[in-house]
Amino acid sequence: MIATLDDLDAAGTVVGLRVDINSPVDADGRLLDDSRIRAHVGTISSLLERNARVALLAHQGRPGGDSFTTLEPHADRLNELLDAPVEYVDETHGTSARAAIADLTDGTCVVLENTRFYSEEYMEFDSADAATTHLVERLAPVLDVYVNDAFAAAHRSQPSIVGFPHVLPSYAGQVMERELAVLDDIESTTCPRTYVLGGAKVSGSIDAARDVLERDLADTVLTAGVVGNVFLVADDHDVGKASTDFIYDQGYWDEIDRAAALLEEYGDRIEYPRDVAVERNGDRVELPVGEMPPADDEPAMDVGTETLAAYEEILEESETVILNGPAGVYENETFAEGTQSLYRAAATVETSIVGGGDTASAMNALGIDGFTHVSTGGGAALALLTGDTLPAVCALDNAPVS
Ligand SMILES: Nc1ncnc2c1ncn2[C@@H]1O[C@H](COP(=O)(O)OP(=O)(O)O)[C@@H](O)[C@H]1O
Ligand SMILES: O=C(OP(=O)(O)O)[C@H](O)COP(=O)(O)O
Repeated sequence: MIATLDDLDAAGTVVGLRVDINSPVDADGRLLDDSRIRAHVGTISSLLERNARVALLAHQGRPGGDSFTTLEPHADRLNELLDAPVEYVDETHGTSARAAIADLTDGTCVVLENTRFYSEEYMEFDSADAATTHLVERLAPVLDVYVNDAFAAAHRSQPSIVGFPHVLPSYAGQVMERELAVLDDIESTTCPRTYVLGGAKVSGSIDAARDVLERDLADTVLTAGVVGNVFLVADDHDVGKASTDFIYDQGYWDEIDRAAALLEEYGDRIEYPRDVAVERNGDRVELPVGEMPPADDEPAMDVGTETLAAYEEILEESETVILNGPAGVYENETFAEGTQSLYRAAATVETSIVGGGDTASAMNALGIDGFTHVSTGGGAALALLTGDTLPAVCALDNAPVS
């Protein structure tokens, strides 16, 4: 049984609070979307209003990636959103980070630097080994308790997720609690149940597709985005050199065979695009599957109108939809059409559960709302829906009680 904030006597307590505020940023590190930051305001405010002293731990991007950057803008945004002072320190567990934590007074908060600036944080450990990493060994002594609200990173066995619960009394935050309550109970939702798997996390989506088809959770799986392109290739359609190279470059070549195996077993319950929108001289040009391949320099950036009509018809008949990932490169207005139409159709379904960092950004950018539950996590939500036990949950479950 996981302890929650209701079980915590917060006043005067130094709380290490892990959040997931990993956000889209521009080339200068400026925030493009603050939904994940806003999602944690409830948990942070609840702790500060109860006079806790909060040290915020979070990651941003992946080492080597474009969005691998400082959390200073995130701290600035939190400072605007909260009714309490928020400090930022450019260290995660060094002398100045620990000093900043020691300087906290009741009802104040400090944002520590990106945990992934420190290499051990990007490795996977079991809880006991994670507790021996530098981050946990240096920070745990200056913390009284640990709270994990980072549902979106709950599928990672990284030190800031699984290490602290090994040594500190630990609690789930409000986001974590809410997400687990909704996503752990998919089986109680009404059928027909449709899963829409788009975006670019092909391996996770194929794992999820297999699981929900095997367990009869999904009546239909609709694929779009890069996932849809992989299913097209798996059924021997030539999506053109640009998209094929992209699949190869992302390391998803083996996923084609896995998608083909799924089509072999469950082809009658899986839909893949009937047409794609390619980029031709900066314009959107739709190509039905029968007219493929596109030219070598024409990537398939979105699903086409015929696909959308077919998918919308299936969604109209659905009682529940679970959706992860955009249908195309929604960041480019010309290719946002598929995502916009698909999300609009999903929002009209009786129970609609959507998840993912980019999914939430796309919803905000395209002005679509009305979903039953918007999860902060993409990979974490898929892992949970795939029947996995999330490492974060396991660690909280086994944490010492105060
Ligand atoms: N056809 C496509 N080609 C290339 N990238 C795509 C395509 N469709 C979607 N994407 C990209 O997928 C990314 C989002 O995928 P993902 O990270 O899986 O979503 P989420 O964060 O919601 O789980 C976006 O950056 C989007 O541009
Ligand atoms: O954005 C995240 O996941 P998501 O894209 O699956 O929603 C989380 O912050 C986890 O990040 P990671 O997938 O780099 O470990």
